Amino acid sequence: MTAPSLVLASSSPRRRDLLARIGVTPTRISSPDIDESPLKGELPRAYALRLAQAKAAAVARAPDEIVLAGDTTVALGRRILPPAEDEQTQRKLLGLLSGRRHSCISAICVIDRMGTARTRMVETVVAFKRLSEAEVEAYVASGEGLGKAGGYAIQGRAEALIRFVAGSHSGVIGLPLFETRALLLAAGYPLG
Ligand SMILES: Cc1cn([C@H]2C[C@H](O)[C@@H](COP(=O)(O)OP(=O)(O)OP(=O)(O)O)O2)c(=O)[nH]c1=O
Repeated sequence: MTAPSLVLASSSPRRRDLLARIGVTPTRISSPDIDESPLKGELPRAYALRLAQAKAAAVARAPDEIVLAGDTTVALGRRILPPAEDEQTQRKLLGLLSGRRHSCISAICVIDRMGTARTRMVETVVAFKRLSEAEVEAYVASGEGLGKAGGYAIQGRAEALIRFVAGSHSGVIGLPLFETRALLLAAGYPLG
């Protein structure tokens, strides 16, 4: 049987890069166009799972294709933090994360060739040092965190501001590789 084609339902180059790290190149990349607004009172874990499933379901799938989607949500307790759409939002986010532990939740969804959807979710604790005004401004000026959940990129210079991470490093970036490998194998995608 020929290896199934894999569609990565994501506009995030970080997800594509993370797949490359485990030797997986998607046959096709399709950006899911869905409304990412949280539902009223929606909790972070439920939100991340719902979005991962919605992103996977939003892209058209041919019969021999497997679809992989993910969602990364930064949360302070029950509060879902938005992505850093602009520098002002990013400053506010970094002010909230400064000196605190927060959760970075990554959910993934794989739809196999029979149309069966499987999901996994990983919650990682990320602890930022207390950030000075100068450290916030330097990080904002780097532009690295713009457009990212929580306004930071752990794979970049932000890691030097993070005291510790407990959980999945790849999950913080956007695709928990241990769980992604498990779901791709379960969907019949041949992985070494
Ligand atoms: C916390 C964190 C997020 N991110 C990025 C990964 C994702 O691109 C983004 C999380 O937002 P997502 O909504 O999960 O992903 P996206 O909007 O970029 O792409 P798509 O929905 O099409 O899959 O933040 C990092 O690159 N590093 C980090 O440390």
